Amino acid sequence: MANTPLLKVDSVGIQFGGLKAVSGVNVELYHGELVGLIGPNGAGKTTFFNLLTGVYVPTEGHIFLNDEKLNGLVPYQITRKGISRTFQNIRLFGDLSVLDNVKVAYHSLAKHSIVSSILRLPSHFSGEREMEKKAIEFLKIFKLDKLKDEMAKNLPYGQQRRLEIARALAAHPKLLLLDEPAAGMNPQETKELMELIAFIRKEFNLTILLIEHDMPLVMGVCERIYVLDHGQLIAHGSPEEIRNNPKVIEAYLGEEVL
Ligand SMILES: Nc1ncnc2c1ncn2[C@@H]1O[C@H](COP(=O)(O)OP(=O)(O)OP(=O)(O)O)[C@@H](O)[C@H]1O
Repeated sequence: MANTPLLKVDSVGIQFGGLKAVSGVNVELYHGELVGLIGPNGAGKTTFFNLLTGVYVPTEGHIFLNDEKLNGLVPYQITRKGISRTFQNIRLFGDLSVLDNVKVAYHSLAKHSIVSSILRLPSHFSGEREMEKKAIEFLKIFKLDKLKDEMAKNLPYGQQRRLEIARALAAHPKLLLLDEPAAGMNPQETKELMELIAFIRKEFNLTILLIEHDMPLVMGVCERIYVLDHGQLIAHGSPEEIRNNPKVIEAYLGEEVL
């Protein structure tokens, strides 16, 4: 573990009217970690992802990626800095092909200019070819290459979830935020997804923050876990520490998830 965190979240919060959806949250993620973010419904997990990705601007605190402050940057700028995400409710371009969904992510990083694209200069075509090649390589990893011409909306649910991760990865993130990636999957699909997440973490040298309601899954794959409740961090530690933490047990009282 390196000494400088990849992501440093310093007393971050956001208020919507009278509601403090996230408040005074401190999180540090180090290169290569796979970390869980858990908490009961409405705890503020997705709002926290929205703060990290520039969807919301924090009303308190600071966010740093590799010591660079992210507050005030808009989502596409944050993607370029190295944070990609998936969504709790899958957000693909349903009427685009599987391949185009991944290529869209490459376009956000494309080096060839708008001028070269409008004028159809050679650099535009070589850029497009290169993008297509890379996009297909990604699809292979996710076993989606044979479906590259299929419309995204026609894929079964589990494959749509995998495609969303492939698209997030295509933006070359340093930090990947996964919002309930296994939601709606059957146990076999979930197992395969977790193996895939472990694989891409190594292969692409990623740091991953994972929101997940499936406790055995989070406890099984994450090295460390942060717990949010009513917008505040109530605990963080190893899966074992979290499982036995009285505050966490109380927050989940009656849910029999731990
Ligand atoms: N744009 C917004 N305006 C007002 N309130 C909001 C907004 N976004 C989120 N909230 C509120 O913030 C709180 C936290 O919601 P959030 O979706 O982050 O929780 P969560 O932990 O992701 O929940 P779940 O596990 O159910 O997805 C909720 O009370 C929610 O209604």
